[in-house]
Amino acid sequence: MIQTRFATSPNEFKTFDTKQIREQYLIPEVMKKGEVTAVYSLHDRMIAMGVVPTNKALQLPVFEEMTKADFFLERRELGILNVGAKGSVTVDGETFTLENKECLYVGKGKKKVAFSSDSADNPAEFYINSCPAHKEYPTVKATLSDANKVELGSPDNCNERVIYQFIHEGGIQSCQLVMGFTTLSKGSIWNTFPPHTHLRRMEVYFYFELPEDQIVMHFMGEPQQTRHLSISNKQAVISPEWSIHAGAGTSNYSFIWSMAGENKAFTDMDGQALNQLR
Ligand SMILES: O=C[C@H](O)[C@@H](O)CC(=O)C(=O)O
Ligand SMILES: [Zn+2]
Repeated sequence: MIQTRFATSPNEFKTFDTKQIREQYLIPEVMKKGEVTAVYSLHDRMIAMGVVPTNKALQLPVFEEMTKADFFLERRELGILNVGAKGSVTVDGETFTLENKECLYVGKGKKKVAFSSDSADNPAEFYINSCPAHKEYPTVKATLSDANKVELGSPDNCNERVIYQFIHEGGIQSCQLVMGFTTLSKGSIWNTFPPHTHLRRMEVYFYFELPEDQIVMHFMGEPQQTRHLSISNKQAVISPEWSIHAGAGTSNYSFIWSMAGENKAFTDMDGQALNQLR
């Protein structure tokens, strides 16, 4: 099953109450044991998925009603980040082992993708983003040491963090997809602050490594029309092209970010001055 979320405009966003904001943008349950979950956003046709294999392998579905394709990757590409225990992904017969926080890019044209966990009791949790693709790029695995590390923020501003870029202009090649994760230092709680928009790309955040009893207040909307959502561990949030996407947690945490759209330029962001936010 795949759930479709239509694209939204800033004008309707202004009128949404809390429930409508959550229904439109929050993906409350990404990781379900023994299942594949999927949300298809009409913002740049990004799909966000969770795959948690237990005692048997799970296949990448086709979602025929949305993609009208014979196989998922017929006109798509995807990036996988494992946020659980050790598991593996088999792509047309070739098996890649993924430890926690390791990444796999699978390009257009691959027909069979299967996921499995080493231990059913302590399963792998594969977080996946997929967007349309028109050219085949090689399947590439990346470990943490392969990632491009960008250190940002400071303890004084409670936003000291490290960005790990996996699929990006200078790393694993893709058509549209840009993907990696960010980890906040202990005592730092603000991500992506000062915030930005990028009308050229939509973005999805998947929060993880957040203690179960803690939350992130995630901010979205046009910079002068912001709203917030309360987000728990292993929940994702869709950010339209016109929206800021930033959060403040009641503890430190990590989040996977993933983008698709007009370009893949990570630094192509329109930064917003803090004192201009409303
Ligand atoms: O467009 C880039 C994305 O919003 C994130 O990569 C930003 C981020 O991880 C951070 O500042 O902490
Ligand atoms: Zn961004």
